Amino acid sequence: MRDGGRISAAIEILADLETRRRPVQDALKDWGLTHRFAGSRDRSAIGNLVYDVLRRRASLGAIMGNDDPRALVFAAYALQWGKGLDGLAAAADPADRHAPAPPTPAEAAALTAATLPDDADIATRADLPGWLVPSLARVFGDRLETEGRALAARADVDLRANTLKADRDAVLADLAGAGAIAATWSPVGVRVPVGPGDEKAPHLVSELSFKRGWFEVQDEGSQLAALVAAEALGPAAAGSVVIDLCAGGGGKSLALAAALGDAGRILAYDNDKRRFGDILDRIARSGASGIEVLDPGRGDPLAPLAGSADLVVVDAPCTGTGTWRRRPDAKWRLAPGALEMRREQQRGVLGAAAQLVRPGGTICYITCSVLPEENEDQVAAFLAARRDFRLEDTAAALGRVAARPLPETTRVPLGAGTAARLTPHATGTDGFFIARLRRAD
Ligand SMILES: C[S@@+](CC[C@H](N)C(=O)[O-])C[C@H]1O[C@@H](n2cnc3c(N)ncnc32)[C@H](O)[C@@H]1O
Repeated sequence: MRDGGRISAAIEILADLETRRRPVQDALKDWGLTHRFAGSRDRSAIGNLVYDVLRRRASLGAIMGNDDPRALVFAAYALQWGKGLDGLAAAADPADRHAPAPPTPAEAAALTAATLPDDADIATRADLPGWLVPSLARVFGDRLETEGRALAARADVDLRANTLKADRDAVLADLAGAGAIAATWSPVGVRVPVGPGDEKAPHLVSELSFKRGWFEVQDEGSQLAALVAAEALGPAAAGSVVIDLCAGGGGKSLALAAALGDAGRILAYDNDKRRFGDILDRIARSGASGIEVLDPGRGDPLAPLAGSADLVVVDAPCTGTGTWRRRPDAKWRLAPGALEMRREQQRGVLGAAAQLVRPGGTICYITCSVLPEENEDQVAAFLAARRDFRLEDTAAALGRVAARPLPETTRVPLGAGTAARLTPHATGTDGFFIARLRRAD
């Protein structure tokens, strides 16, 4: 396919997303199934265009003075991809029957000016949902626009070297051809930068070293969160009992097992067993022997564990606002009701975690959200209700596990302790919030 056909496909997919209001992966997959002539490079270029539009839907629409899919895709191609009006006009070649109609004079004028209206509000400038601006301003203050823009950029591919099977240098050497570099903060992190425009993201899970368990795909922020959790156990980690209460596909369980040198007993639980996905295969590949998956369908597997865990990791269900770079459609689909539902679930899992942790043990509360309602507010409410817990200096713990000193903005003072916050702007990671809560002896 030539670029004209790819542009038309992106327009079609975005229109489909608008009318049927469904996840972008589903729309892209369906398009691929009904257009089998499109090769993998075409599908990936089309996917890039669709995702780039979704990341910056508000600002591109304001630049164009029009937010229909055609205007948005034209803006992404000409401006974000740097093709310019000339490149777009060449792609919209009337001789190519798959190409869109050439830019109209109004579209051409908007693309030439390429500026936001003077009165564009912060939600438009920073590509944020308007209803969340007050919450995000509470967290970011005068950095809101910069943080919003960073949340609207493309994200690199992050890997965690699985130190149970290989060290980071071995992974770096193995993936040198893909452009792998050492991550900035995570001592076990490897980053594979993604290119601009139509460049295809590397398909690293087809590497033999992946199948051998040398690495997992995991955002650097998620790696750091697991390291902060594991650090709570101190040098006496061997034989400790860790409950990964919201284990999902097991990303944190696997990282915890590696961080503990497979010396702890990790119990991976999720109240929805469909969320486990291929967790058993992942555990087998990782070489970890200390992870046990608890089936929520078999009675109450947590009941016998009450008051026994040295560490309970609560990788809480959340709105995922910190992952908007990777899931930009979620940014515009998120509604106040969903935030409220997540808050309710978070209160529930924190309460359950408090039942499981032993006196002197730790809860590590983690979200991949940057909203204070899911982070600071939840921790403050928990501490107000549970006087037997105190917030540790989580930011200092993050500093101890990180490979180099972190920006000051990662430190979130909260009462007598601190939480830690990672963001695409501050740390080049997904947005994460981490708070370590220690139960009194
Ligand atoms: C952020 S995801 C977990 C991601 C996973 N820890 C990882 O690193 O790959 C949150 C998970 O919490 C689970 N969950 C929601 N409410 C729960 C509850 N009350 N008890 C246990 N798990 C719950 C969801 O099913 C979901 O899989």
